[in-house]
Amino acid sequence: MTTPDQPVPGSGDEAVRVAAERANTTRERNLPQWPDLPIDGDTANLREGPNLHDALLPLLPLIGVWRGEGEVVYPTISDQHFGQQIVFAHDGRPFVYYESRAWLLDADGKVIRPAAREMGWWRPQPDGTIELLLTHATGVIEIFYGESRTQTSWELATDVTMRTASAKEVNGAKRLYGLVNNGDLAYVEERAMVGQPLQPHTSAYLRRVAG
Ligand code: HEM
Repeated sequence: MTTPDQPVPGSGDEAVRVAAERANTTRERNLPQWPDLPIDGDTANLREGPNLHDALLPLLPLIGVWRGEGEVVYPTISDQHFGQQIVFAHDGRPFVYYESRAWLLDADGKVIRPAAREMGWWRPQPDGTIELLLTHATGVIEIFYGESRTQTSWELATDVTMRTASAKEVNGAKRLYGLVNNGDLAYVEERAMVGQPLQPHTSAYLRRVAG
């Protein structure tokens, strides 16, 4: 028998309790700040810094720093695990600063080496379209268009992919992000590259570590 203050493990009550407990630690955390910067710095914590611009309400649940693990697959490579940190931050203006760093993990969860890095800008528009500009450290730049599918899921696909002379052949991508299990972040990305049609390349599950 359970009493109200002893939630059943795995139940909704338990998930809400775990989420609330995590919020206790993440609510105090933010990106490192420059106190002497003469303008508003980026904040990944809605409790600190400038107010979120109304145009960013469709992306509000994403603001924060997220960390977790995922899988990378493609027919031309061998499957691997990776760790990842994603930042969604803002400076009060109607765009979101976005940054992701990943690292490969061995079977024991130990870091093998740093992997993909990308950064960019999410620009929600009045008609509900989300414009996303991404720059990859591998010489690829992309423009995505997308939209919210629900209040907690977002789907985007590339309109333009360009690459430097030295970059690998990357032709396009599709991404689906969603909040799951009371506030964790999950995403899947499909990519068309190195002569292959659009198909899964990465997916990950991340927990909020700040904001
Ligand atoms: C979390 C993000 C990502 C991780 C962890 C990841 C990881 C990997 C790994 C481990 C490989 C095998 C080769 C190697 O060891 O470097 C690979 C290949 C590749 N990835 Fe990713 N990747 C990520 C995102 C991306 C993105 C965003 C792009 C495109 C902009 C991309 C494009 C490629 C390409 C073109 C290859 C080479 C495939 C081949 O030559 O057969 N990856 N990736």
